[in-house]
Amino acid sequence: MLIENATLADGRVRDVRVDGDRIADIATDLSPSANEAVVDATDKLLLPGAIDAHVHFRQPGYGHKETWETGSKSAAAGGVTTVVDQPNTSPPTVSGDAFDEKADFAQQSIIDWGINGGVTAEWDPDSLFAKPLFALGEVFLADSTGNMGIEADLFADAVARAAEEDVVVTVHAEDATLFDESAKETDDYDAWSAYRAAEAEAAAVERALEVGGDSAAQIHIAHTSTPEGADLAHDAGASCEVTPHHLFLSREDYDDLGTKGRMNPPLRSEERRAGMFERLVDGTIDIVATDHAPHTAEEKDASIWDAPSGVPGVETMLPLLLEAAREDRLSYERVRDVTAANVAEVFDLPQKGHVKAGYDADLTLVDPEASREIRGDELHSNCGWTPFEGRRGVFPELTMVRGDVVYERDADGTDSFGDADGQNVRG
Ligand SMILES: NC(=O)N[C@@H](CC(=O)O)C(=O)O
Ligand SMILES: [Zn+2]
Ligand SMILES: [Zn+2]
Repeated sequence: MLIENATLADGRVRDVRVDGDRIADIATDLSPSANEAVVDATDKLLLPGAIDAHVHFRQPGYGHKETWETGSKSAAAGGVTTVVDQPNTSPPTVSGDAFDEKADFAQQSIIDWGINGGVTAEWDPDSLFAKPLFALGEVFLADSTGNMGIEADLFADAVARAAEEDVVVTVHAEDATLFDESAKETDDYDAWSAYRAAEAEAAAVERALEVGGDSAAQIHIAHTSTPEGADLAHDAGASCEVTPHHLFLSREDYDDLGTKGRMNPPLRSEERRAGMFERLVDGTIDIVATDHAPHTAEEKDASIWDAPSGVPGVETMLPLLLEAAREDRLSYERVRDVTAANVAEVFDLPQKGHVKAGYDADLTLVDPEASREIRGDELHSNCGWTPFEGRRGVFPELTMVRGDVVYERDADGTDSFGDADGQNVRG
């Protein structure tokens, strides 16, 4: 296939030839050979497919919230070509057998994938590390969905073992001893943010970095929600994520969101949100990952203390960032780096994350001016809603994984999807 006249993130206009799984050639003057399919990409932006290092696709156990089929379609329609699934499924992914059970479900994925191993008191590290794991994590320092919070000693043992195995450890960093119990006196939505206080994140990030330093493990802090947490990670030489919801939503949005704004770590003040966006732009924060954590609207329809934590996001990450780039709030190169190149570097994916000859042809094509309103009922997740309802996004029109078109939106807005040919990126 020849993609003609594509604009790359740095503004260069190039022809891109895809041959089999790989990008074969990038130049200014390629002409189609006989029978070669041609995509006219004039005035379109060609980006490396996004690598979302943090999703919860819910199978095994909770297919009513999301399945690998619906989750991967939602990802593809949002320009995401690789996802990494987290361990709080049923059974939790804490043994070799549980890994295999999840990998069977992942055969339904239309995009590439990785599976993280989790840590609980019942985990079986020997059988788990024998599998082609993506990383260890998210390791829960406090309870979240699935109640997989662990004790300090077990965390230290798990980090030491991961260092021996040369596997990255991703950490859900909140310290439950610093949660503000007095916040429980009201049923206001905002009480969730008051309860899971910002200080609880910084304290847990510090502990994770200390434990990581002791055993020379590679620590990656998942979903940092505070400038304090991100700065601690960055200054210690660790990598960290931010989610789209911590970049684009704050405590001021609870009035609109209700319990749909409940997640862990919680939404923060408008000032902290702006601080996270600044750190995304200036390079303090390495990557954006969605923490795509779907629950049904019915499940979310409860009091702030009873509703499950988590919001979907895999389909809207790149569209929201591209909208911010369209408004000149960050550069297209930065969008490319935080969604693809940096993720490939942090997690050692040498074939992915770049529009360059020799790399996997994981690509997404967008009209950078085609901004539209985000509507939950037009998205492809099983959960059917989005916390970004009514905001604007720039959605892809074509997504490709290793040279196969997995998503295409035609001129009248009809979506089509590819087959379930996704592969484990750890082989
Ligand atoms: N973020 C959330 O609020 N929920 C996640 C779990 C997690 O990432 O902590 C979920 O799986 O529902
Ligand atoms: Zn988490
Ligand atoms: Zn998560």
